[in-house]
This record gives sequence, structure tokens and C-alpha cells, in this order.
Amino acid sequence: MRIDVVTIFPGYLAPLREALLGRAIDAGLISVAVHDLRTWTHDVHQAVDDAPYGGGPGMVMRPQVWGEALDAVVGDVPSGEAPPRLIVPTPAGRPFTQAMAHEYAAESRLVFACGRYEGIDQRVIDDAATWMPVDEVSIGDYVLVGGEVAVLAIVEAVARLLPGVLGNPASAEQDSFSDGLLEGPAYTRPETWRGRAVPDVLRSGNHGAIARWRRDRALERTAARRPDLLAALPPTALDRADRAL
Ligand SMILES: O[C@H]1NC=Nc2ccccc21
Repeated sequence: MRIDVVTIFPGYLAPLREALLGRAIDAGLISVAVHDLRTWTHDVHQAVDDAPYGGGPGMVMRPQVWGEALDAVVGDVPSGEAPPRLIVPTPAGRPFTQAMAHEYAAESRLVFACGRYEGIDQRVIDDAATWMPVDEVSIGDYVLVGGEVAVLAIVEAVARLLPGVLGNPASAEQDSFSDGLLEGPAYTRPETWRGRAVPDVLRSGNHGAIARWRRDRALERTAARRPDLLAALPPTALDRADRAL
């Protein structure tokens, strides 16, 4: 997968080259190119934003700069080739979910446009949508200063799903949310720590009982912390033992 990120803070994307993602890049599983938006300014101040029409606080990112940047970064899409998907993180976007991470993992190319909080001139999105799929995506209902942190989160969620990126592919299959529930508590050695023992069932070797215990803890945690996820489960997702909980 090829990933391009356009930002006024290229340094913010440095973590993409660390650890698991760094190894995936070294292994050629993903390629990441980070582009400084100011490359496409032509004024001495390298201005990338301006005051909003209609007034109001903050600044809006200028369409000319973004238009030239996306034209250059996306380039000419060879005829017959699918264009990349453009992902624009914004608090006004569709909530990013694990299902979307799987969708994006199937793409051969993703381009990320990092806007500042007040956003990018809407005409950039409208123009881009005439020649490639554009998703405006939010990673949560809180206010960040710009899209860079959202890009780090989305790229990590997507890249770990790509074949060969995770050492143990089973991890991705047993993700939280993969069965619609939150993962329950996890334990490792020592058996007792600060007077707290690991639940006996986990050391019993009884795999049926262990699976039941884990499912019960996941259901309890989901009901307590994310009742919305429980309500969204298809009726067939809960078996009789689940309902007895
Ligand atoms: O993903 C969003 N969540 C919250 N705030 C944001 C600010 C700028 C870009 C993207 C986001």
C-alpha cells in the first residue's frame, strides 16, 4: 500500500517510521511519503490559510494551495487504474471505525490531507470528489488542533491489518470490536502481584471454561462501558449463555 500525507507539520508524522510501522515500511509492505503543504505556496510568507468568509474565529486553509498540492501528490491517474482514496480528518467527519479500517486496508493507495482545526476550504473537497473518492473522517468527538494525530491513528489501524505487518495475524482476528464487543481483562505472570491473584479459570487449562469466562467479561465490560455496541449487535450474535449473563 502506498500512503501519501500532505501536512504543514511533516515532523508530526515521524512516528509512522517507528516500531511496527517502521518495520512494515522497511519490508516494503507499505510506502509512506510525507509532503509539506507549503511546497505549493508561491508567496514569501508561504501562506496556507486566510480569514473565513462570513467572519468567525480561526482561519481556513486556502483552496489554491491545496488544489495544487493534491494535483501534484495524486498526479495523473493512469487510465484504467483506480484513483487513490482521499481521506480528510475533520471533527465534522464520519466516525472512524474498525470496519472502515478494513475497507481502507483493501485500497492500494491512500492520500491524507491534514487540515487545521477550522478546516480546509470546502471547494477543495468538492473539487477532489470529482476525480477520486473522498472520505471526511473523525477519530472522535473532541477537539484536536489538526488532522495529523488522526492520520497517525488511522494509518496504524489500517496498516496493522495488512498481510505480513503483524507478527501474529491471529491478533487482528481477535481484535476488540471484531466480534462487536470490547475485549475483557488480560493477565500475565506472576500469578499473584501485590496480593492480587490471576483468576483461577485462566490457569485451569479448561479451554471451554476459559472461553466462556472471557466472553462473560467482554459482555460485562461492553454493557458497562459501551451499551451502544451491545445494542448494535445482531440478535444472532448473543447465544443463550450470553443472555443468561
Ligand atoms: O479527527 C478529528 N477529531 C477531532 N478533532 C479534529 C481536528 C482536526 C482534524 C481532525 C479531527
